[in-house]
Amino acid sequence: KPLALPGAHVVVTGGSSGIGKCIAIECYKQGAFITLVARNEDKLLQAKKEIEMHSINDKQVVLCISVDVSQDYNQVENVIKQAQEKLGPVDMLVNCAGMAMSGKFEDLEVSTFERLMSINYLGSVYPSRAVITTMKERRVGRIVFVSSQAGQLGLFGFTAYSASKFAIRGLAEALQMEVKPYNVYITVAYPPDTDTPGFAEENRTKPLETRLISETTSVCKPEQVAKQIVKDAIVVTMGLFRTIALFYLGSFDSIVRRCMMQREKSEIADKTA
Ligand SMILES: NC(=O)C1=CN([C@@H]2O[C@H](COP(=O)(O)OP(=O)(O)OC[C@H]3O[C@@H](n4cnc5c(N)ncnc54)[C@H](OP(=O)(O)O)[C@@H]3O)[C@@H](O)[C@H]2O)C=CC1
Ligand SMILES: CCCCCCCCCCCCCCCC(=O)[C@@H](N)CO
Repeated sequence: KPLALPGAHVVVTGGSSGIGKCIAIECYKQGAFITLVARNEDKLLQAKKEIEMHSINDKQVVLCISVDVSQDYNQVENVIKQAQEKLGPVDMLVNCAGMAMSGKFEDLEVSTFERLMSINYLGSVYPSRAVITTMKERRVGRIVFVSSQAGQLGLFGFTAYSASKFAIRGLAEALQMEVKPYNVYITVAYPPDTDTPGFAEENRTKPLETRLISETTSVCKPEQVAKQIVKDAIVVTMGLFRTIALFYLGSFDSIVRRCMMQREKSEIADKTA
């Protein structure tokens, strides 16, 4: 059943700019309480002001917390704790912090592979790991991962970026199988090129081939991309590929459910013994 956004606590990493900021605005317009997570404090405060202009009641809050989501798990866990103390348990986490860098494989520094994997992949693992236990206990929760079209197709110039965005999909699908019996739903967005500060930055160093491939499709508005992402997160539906895999996933899900029920039964037995 759909998640009710009015009064819900939504945490958006990368919420100070681009797609993340638009996702925060979209949720705020629907009555959510927002925690924005990013590094730069000025950008966070600026975004907070912009989001607050869209309030629909006088109880709504926008909380800002500065942290690098890709560095230290304990730091990220503390940030989530702070957010939960102020605004209650997290109902929805949107992992939108990330960045793109392009270049031919032999021209990219190996440190770029490490950096993109940290920010785009581990930077989604840490916040998710920090919210999942409470979500499972409450039997309420949504986690959104922001991959990319370059997370479905490996494209010229994106050896480092595409890999980091493919990784998100593996994480998300495996995690979904674990948490489905707890009513926690995971969605993955695969946005096309979108007009954001991050996109402008990325375009300054794009190889010609990457640019030409990118120009075969048009650039989207972040408001439009954000709207779709929020909609997909609230009402979870199934894509074509997952429909094909349905038979297998269904039988795996029943294994997971059976194990959960067994475990809960023996926990109750232990407690009463
Ligand atoms: N724009 C596009 O064309 C597309 C973008 N995407 C993906 O969407 C996401 C958002 O992109 P976009 O809106 O363009 O990006 P922007 O660069 O405009 O915004 C990125 C946001 O992430 C934050 N951020 C970056 N690194 C970290 C970090 N280590 N820790 C915490 N926060 C961080 C930034 O704040 P700060 O720097 O202050 O930390 C900022 O709020 C990314 O994951 C991107 O890969 C996917 C497909 C297309
Ligand atoms: C079934 C899949 C459909 C695929 C359609 C073909 C798309 C080809 C062009 C893709 C352009 C690159 C997008 C990367 C966007 C991105 O992540 C960066 N801009 C990040 O900032």
